Amino acid sequence: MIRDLRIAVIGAGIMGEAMISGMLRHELVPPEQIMATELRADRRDEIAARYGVQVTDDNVAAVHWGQVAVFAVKPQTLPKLLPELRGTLNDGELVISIVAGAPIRHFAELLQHPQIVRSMPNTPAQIGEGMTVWTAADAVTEEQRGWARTILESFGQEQYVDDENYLDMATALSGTGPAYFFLLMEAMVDAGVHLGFPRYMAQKLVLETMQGSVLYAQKSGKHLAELKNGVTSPGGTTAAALYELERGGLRTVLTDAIWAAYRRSAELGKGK
Ligand SMILES: NC(=O)C1=CN([C@@H]2O[C@H](COP(=O)(O)OP(=O)(O)OC[C@H]3O[C@@H](n4cnc5c(N)ncnc54)[C@H](OP(=O)(O)O)[C@@H]3O)[C@@H](O)[C@H]2O)C=CC1
Ligand SMILES: O=C(O)[C@@H]1CCC=N1
Repeated sequence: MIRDLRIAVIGAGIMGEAMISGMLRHELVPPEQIMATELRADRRDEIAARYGVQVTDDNVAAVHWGQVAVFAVKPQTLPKLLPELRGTLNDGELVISIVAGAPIRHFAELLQHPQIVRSMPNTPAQIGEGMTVWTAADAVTEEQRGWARTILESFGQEQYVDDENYLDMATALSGTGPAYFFLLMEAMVDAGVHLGFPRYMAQKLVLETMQGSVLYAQKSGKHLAELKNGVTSPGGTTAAALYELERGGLRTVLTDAIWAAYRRSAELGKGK
């Protein structure tokens, strides 16, 4: 029955496009049942040409047309956008937000509409490998929860949580998380070049090592400390490297960074 849904995507930037792409790849709905909104004409043309979906710069018309309205604009856009949309949602329309920090009550109050799903995906969604954490307001029906799950899993894995507090945490850990890994990999590639590898070779070694380590952790099911110990020979190279990482405070720096992202998510929710 999701094949009959009309889905409005408000803001077709990086994440809006990832969601459109995932929904179409899984043939959840035909392209004409998606309407993407964008203020820039060149971006609208790009999205229409790439996916065959409807495009408009009229958010009111799109939200009124849709049975699901996905909000994929920046947090700073909401204070102006949501009051403009007040009263335009249909009865029974489901709102799905991916906006960092924005609480459910913020949408419910400004839109005067109760059926809100708040979610936090991440950029690997662009290749269908995202990780999305989501929760739903009490007013969201079982059928609507089914729609939300189907949409969110079209671009990766989804995890439902029954407490909205997890959303700011997920924003800091998995929503922002790809940036931590990209920075780490970039630093390792640079270190490889510093050692004397050609960059392409250093990049291959680092990316394959990252991928192999993730798959090994998933498939073995072993504790991460046990996997680390398995690399660490007595008096060997890994012990020497781990000593320097601990001395440099890697764990503390990472933890501080994740707390900073968490605090920033909460601040965004307060309009700061
Ligand atoms: N990037 C990420 O890793 C993640 C982002 N998010 C959340 O997703 C949301 C979108 O992020 P992201 O895709 O990265 O950002 P983008 O800037 O790529 O996307 C936002 C899009 O919305 C457009 N836009 C701006 N104002 C309006 C408006 N009034 N009506 C319609 N469209 C508008 C922008 O156009 P223009 O460029 O012309 O301004 C842009 O194309 C944010 O709230 C972010 O917190 C969630 C998870 C991960
Ligand atoms: O940096 C941000 O605010 C967004 C939210 C999660 C990832 N990127």
